[in-house]
Amino acid sequence: MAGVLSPRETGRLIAETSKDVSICTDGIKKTAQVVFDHVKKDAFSVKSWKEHELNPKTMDKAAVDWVFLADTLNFSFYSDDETKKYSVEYGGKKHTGYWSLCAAINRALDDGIPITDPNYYASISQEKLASILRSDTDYNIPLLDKRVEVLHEAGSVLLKKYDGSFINCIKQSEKSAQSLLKLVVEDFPAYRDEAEYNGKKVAFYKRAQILIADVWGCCEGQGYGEFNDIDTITMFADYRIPQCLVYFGALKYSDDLLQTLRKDVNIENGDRLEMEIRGCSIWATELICEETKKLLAADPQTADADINAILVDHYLWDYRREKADEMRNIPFHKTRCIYY
Ligand SMILES: Nc1nc2c(c(CN[C@H]3C=C[C@H](O)[C@@H]3O)cn2[C@@H]2O[C@H](COP(=O)(O)O)[C@@H](O)[C@H]2O)c(=O)[nH]1
Repeated sequence: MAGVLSPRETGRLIAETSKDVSICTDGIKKTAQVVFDHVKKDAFSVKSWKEHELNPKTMDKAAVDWVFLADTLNFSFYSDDETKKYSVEYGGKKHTGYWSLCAAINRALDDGIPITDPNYYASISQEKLASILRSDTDYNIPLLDKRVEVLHEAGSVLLKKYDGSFINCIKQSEKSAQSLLKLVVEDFPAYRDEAEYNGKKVAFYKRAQILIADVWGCCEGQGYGEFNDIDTITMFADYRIPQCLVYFGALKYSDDLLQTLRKDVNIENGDRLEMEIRGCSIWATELICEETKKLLAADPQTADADINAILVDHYLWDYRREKADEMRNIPFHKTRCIYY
């Protein structure tokens, strides 16, 4: 990480110099009001992570191993052909996108396959992974070959350096999210989500940060999930939150960018447009979080409620899922890569 801007500073830099993506103060305030209303109504907190039916319900090593596997594969679920979707049925429900991955992991575990054990996935064959992640439609998970590669890499590093479990990475980080972030991006190259912007080395670290956030959420901020600097983690620069931020008017795309996105072309990872979307999303979420904190502090009923960029992100991500139909006219950027 030496000489690389942190995700927060990356967001600030890109927001200051971006040409095709701008941050709108009215939209920031509007989004903060929506987040504030939700926190006030539903007591949204670190405990909300577990309410998702597919997420682990324990707070032990098995749950952390599950989170590490899921976030090692947590990228690129969108279809090239919008009429088809990668989908996995589990618990009587059809799951799509990211949730299909979770459903497939749980399906494998139910079938007695030790998919969360690095002794198993460090040498898994492409055929075996294809079977484990198989879709219930004729559209399979994208980038299967890359998924095998990242599992081999992650599994062998865990076995060689961390006695076969991510809990030992957590222990070594001594309750510091930033130390854990540094460890993950240094030792697990597939998490090294970096680029160059206007001659500067920048970092988005989407999967490394969501990995830490998911451990925090899964363990409700205790035990393996106890981090004294968790609020320094930024939102996770994926391809869904930007859609939501545009929907709320917090982000505005130039006509040129909208036209490009509507052509449904793949934008390369590291392209200026892709970095402007991701960087401005990080900075807009930081601003929304600050605004939400002010609203919470000003209301006696919520004066002691906690909020951070992780919780704002999760709320917006879940919101986008629920309102997918309302947002279908807002294009998302398609960047086929292993980073998000
Ligand atoms: N920024 C952000 N990106 C997130 C998530 C999650 C899942 N988190 C869940 C777990 C607990 C929380 O409460 C969330 O419910 C997945 N992704 C990313 O989205 C994309 C997949 O989208 P779709 O094709 O629609 O499934 C893909 O890039 C994936 O990496 C998040 O939380 N934040």
